[in-house]
Amino acid sequence: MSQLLSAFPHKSIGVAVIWNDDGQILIDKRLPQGAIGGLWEFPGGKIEPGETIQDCIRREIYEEIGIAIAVQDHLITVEHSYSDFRITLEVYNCTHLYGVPQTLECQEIRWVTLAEIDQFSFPQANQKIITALRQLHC
Ligand SMILES: Nc1nc2c([nH]c(=O)n2[C@H]2C[C@H](O)[C@@H](COP(=O)(O)OP(=O)(O)OP(=O)(O)O)O2)c(=O)[nH]1
Ligand SMILES: [Mg+2]
Repeated sequence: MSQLLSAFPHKSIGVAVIWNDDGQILIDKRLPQGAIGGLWEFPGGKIEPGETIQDCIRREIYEEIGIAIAVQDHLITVEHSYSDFRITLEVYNCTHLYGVPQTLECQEIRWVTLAEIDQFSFPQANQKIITALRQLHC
C-alpha cells in the first residue's frame, strides 16, 4: 500500500493562516475548476525549488490575494493523500501588514472567526489545521 501511495505525484504547499487585528482569519474560495475547486482554503501554493517555506508563503499571498503579510510561527504540517496525488501542507500563522485583499486567483475572500469557520466547506486535509487552530485558541 505504501509503495502504491508513493507512486502518486507529491506537492509541497506553503499555507498561510492570516490573522487581522480583530482576531479574524482570512479564507478564500478556490476557483471552480479541479478536484478541490469551489472549496474554501487558507491561501498558499506550491513551494518552488530553492525557495524557503516563508518566501513561498509571502510570494503566494501577494500573487493570489495582493496583500503583504509577516510570516510568524509554524502551526502544523499536514500530510494528506487525495485519490490521485499526495500533499504536504506547511502551515504558518501570519499577520496582515498592508493592502486590501483582492480576488486575484480565487472566487471570494472572507475574514472569519474560528467560531464561524464550520459554516464553510474545506478540503479534507484542512480538518487537522482547523483542529490545531482550535487547540491554540481555546
Ligand atoms: N493553498 C491551499 N492548498 C490546499 C489547502 N488544502 C488543500 O488540500 N490544499 C491543496 C489543494 C491543491 O491541491 C494544493 C495547493 O495547490 P495550489 O493550486 O494552491 O497551488 P498553486 O497556488 O501553486 O497553483 P498552481 O500553480 O498549481 O496552479 O493543496 C489549503 O488550505 N490551502
Ligand atoms: Mg494556491
